[in-house]
Amino acid sequence: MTLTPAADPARGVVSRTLAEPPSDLIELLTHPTKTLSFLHKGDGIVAEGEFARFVTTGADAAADIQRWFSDLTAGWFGRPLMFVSLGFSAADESVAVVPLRWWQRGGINTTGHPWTEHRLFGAGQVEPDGQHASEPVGAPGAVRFADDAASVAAYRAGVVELSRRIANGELVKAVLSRTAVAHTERPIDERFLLGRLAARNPSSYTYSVAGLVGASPELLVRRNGSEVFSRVLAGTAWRTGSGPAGAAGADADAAAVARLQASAKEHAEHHWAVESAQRALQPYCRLLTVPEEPSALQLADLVHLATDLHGMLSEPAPTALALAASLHPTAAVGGTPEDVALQAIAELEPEPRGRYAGAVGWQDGTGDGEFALALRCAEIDGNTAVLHAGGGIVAGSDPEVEASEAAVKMLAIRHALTG
Ligand SMILES: C=C(O[C@H]1C=CC=C(C(=O)O)[C@@H]1O)C(=O)O
Repeated sequence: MTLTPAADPARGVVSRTLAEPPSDLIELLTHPTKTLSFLHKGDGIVAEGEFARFVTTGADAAADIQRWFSDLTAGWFGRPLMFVSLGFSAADESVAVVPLRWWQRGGINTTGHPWTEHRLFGAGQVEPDGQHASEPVGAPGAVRFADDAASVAAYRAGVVELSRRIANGELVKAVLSRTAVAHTERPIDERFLLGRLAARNPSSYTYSVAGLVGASPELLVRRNGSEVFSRVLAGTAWRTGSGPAGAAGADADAAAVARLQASAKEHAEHHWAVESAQRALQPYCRLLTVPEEPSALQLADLVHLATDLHGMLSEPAPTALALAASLHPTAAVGGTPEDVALQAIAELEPEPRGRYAGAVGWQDGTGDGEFALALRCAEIDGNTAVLHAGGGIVAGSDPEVEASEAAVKMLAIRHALTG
């Protein structure tokens, strides 16, 4: 006798255009933690409620996540979505979350509607409208940073050792990073950080997935149908002296751009990152354009050399997640040669990176999506935030300057925490 299982209730995504859109996507988030977001200049996606979560490790983490998502959403109507945060190395955990409800403004796949709301239908957990009262956004209160001296000293020593290996001809570049730990008076409300990060870093991608919150200037990949885009950043300068605002600040910014554009060392650092991204994307593209010279991307605290890669994907087009996994790790977070650099990073950094410097973003059921490099971020857990930042080490890197560069890169998330 054949037993026929009870039919699975219809499941999928119900979408509608918002008649009265809020002014800010972050305002839609009702809970201080477990937020999901990916925002750029006010556009993007925020989500909450977890329908399903998948945590995995290993070299095939992205492929495992893709399989999990495809199996989970097989037969669904509408366009399901997942947020993903990939671990930096195969040993680091990767996380994917399918949300219960999400809101999108602008960006890809909005089919002309500026504001849309999406909900899972048939998930059995969706509360009717108005049932999820919003908790007010709270500030973390006083913030105490753990003594950084040992971490900074270890970082400088790491730069010295990498420089020795570079001089020895073992590698040409590796990106070394360090952490700083902050303790807050009250549990950290991710929405507080998101609001402050988005306001101060408009050119960056403000993101949160499974407690990793940050504002990254580097879009590892965007896939929109057959179009692919990747912004490679590497090479950094920052204004010297004080006064970010006013004419003095503008002059100091212009001087930093001039120093950056004139630096052979920063250009070498940038070159290796572009080369690795181009090498990763080329096999999937029938057309790939790479500008010959980088431009300067000015951020709140610093300026980067930037190269934008535009391509047309060959058929069948890989998913955004598959492209992110192929690109990772570019030499903006790993190094050249890649295997030697990754080995050096594992030896010289005191802790595994976790999801810092991995890919973080979202993908929908069509395979379209956006992934940033998880930079300028902190892992949030209750009253604790672990901040990460690093920089590319090449021939001519100075340990003092590199330590300052990592500190400047931490300012974005430090500022969001401390105000
Ligand atoms: C590794 C980081 O930044 C990367 C991205 C842009 C510029 C970089 C640099 O100039 O070193 C780094 O490659 C970080 O922010 O932790």
